[in-house]
Amino acid sequence: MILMEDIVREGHPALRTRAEEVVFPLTEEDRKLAHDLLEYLVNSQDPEMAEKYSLRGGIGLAANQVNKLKRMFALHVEDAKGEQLSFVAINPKIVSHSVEQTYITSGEGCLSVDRAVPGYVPRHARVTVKFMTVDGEEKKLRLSGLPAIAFQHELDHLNGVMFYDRINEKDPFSDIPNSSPFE
Ligand SMILES: O=CN(O)CCNC(=O)c1cccc(Cl)c1Cl
Ligand code: NI
Repeated sequence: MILMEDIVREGHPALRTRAEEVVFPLTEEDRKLAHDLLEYLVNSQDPEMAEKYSLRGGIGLAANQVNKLKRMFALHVEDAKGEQLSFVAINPKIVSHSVEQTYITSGEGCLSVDRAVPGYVPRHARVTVKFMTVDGEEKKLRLSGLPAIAFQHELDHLNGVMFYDRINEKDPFSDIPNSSPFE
């Protein structure tokens, strides 16, 4: 299982490196990585497991964060309707997105960042995404709300982008044009 000690922190080059496309069929190692990424999120959201193993909570986790430069990440997050989204996205792409933007009013956090970085992180409010599943099936999903935001946070990791790269340096809480906040 992935523990906090396996998660690389700011300054580690993997966080600033573009991950490589995953080749199908997956190797056993790729399959284990996909499983372990999702398992971490489930564990981190279980109060007993989180306390037992000192896990910081997460709704997403990208391979770069465990020093694997492969284009895959896991999401384990509830949507606005209380539906549990739980999947591993391989070779993910945003195929289209809304003009409208959104941002989490309390800002974003990252397991690879051991400090609070305040400010609004502008994200597309709605995204249409495509990715491969571990079984080699192509999925196409339309996301909004926290799932949309988390998908973009994770896809950024695969491209070596950190959430704070997107915060307005001059005024971290400046108004985001054409946006509606995510409370
Ligand atoms: O890359 C993933 N992490 O760093 C895991 C910890 N952060 C979160 O779960 C998190 C927290 C707030 C907003 C977003 Cl969008 C995310 Cl993703
Ligand atoms: Ni992160």
